[in-house]
Amino acid sequence: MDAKTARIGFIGFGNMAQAMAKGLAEHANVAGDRITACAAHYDKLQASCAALGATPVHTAAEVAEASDLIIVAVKPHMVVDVLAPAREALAGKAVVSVAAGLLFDFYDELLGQESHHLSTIPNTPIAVGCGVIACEQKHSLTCDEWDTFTQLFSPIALIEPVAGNLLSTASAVAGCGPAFAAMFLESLADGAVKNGLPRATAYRLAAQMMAGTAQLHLAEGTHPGAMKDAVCSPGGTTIKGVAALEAAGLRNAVISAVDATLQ
Ligand SMILES: NC(=O)C1=CN([C@@H]2O[C@H](COP(=O)(O)OP(=O)(O)OC[C@H]3O[C@@H](n4cnc5c(N)ncnc54)[C@H](O)[C@@H]3O)[C@@H](O)[C@H]2O)C=CC1
Ligand SMILES: O=C(O)[C@@H]1CCC=N1
Repeated sequence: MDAKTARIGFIGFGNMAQAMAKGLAEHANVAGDRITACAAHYDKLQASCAALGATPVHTAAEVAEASDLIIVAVKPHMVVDVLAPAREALAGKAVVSVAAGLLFDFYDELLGQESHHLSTIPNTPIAVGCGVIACEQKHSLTCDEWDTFTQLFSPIALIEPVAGNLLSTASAVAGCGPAFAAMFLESLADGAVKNGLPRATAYRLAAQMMAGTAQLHLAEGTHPGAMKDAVCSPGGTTIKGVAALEAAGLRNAVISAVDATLQ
């Protein structure tokens, strides 16, 4: 399978699948006509496919037949029922799951030990080419399929293999994280609006600040504590804000959020 020509299918075309398809089409040079998808509501699917030049079909089996690499992107509790009628069509194809909590052994049992599958957790920023895909280390893709998968997705996501027992924890950070980060972004803007800044300006400043802070860490590998210290002038304004966040229990709230996702 060649990454330049591989046909990509999505079984389920909701938030996560569309973010991946958009990232591929707009940031990884994957022509829309290489993408096929099915979903529960065909009218809605037609509209979302049209936006990317992708092809809508009615069933999971049709997606499998039209594709070389198939992304399973329905809710975890639906995977068994949705894939059962497509089992034959999926045989010998590369199946990549994004369903939370469904690991290697689950797919080996569902699709058979001869099947080629990989369990992952992506995140929504992949839509703009800044995503993460955490992957279970254990998989049954062929070397060629794995190479194609990484060539397709590494332009738009950090691909991070982790042990199966840590995929849920990686998911808490990378998969759920965009929701937590968006709450921080919104809260920071609320604070600014409370003090008179227009809402749109507040979001623009907060978003660029968060992107820049993350870039600084990724580029220089500086410890987050040192990055915080570099902003806190003695007796200055930032340390007063830091103290307020600590008093409100920010660190414990975030640790508890990670714990909560794993319950
Ligand atoms: N939303 C996110 O940020 C992330 C989601 N995931 C995983 O992605 C998967 C999808 O989640 P979302 O996109 O958020 O959900 P969603 O509700 O937006 O999308 C689910 C899709 O499945 C389709 N569907 C439902 N029944 C179907 C059927 N019988 N046949 C074919 N398609 C059917 C729906 O029409 C919809 O397109 C889940 O397994 C979730 O764990 C993983 C990482 C992050
Ligand atoms: O909320 C969820 O279950 C999925 C998994 C990671 C992000 N969204």
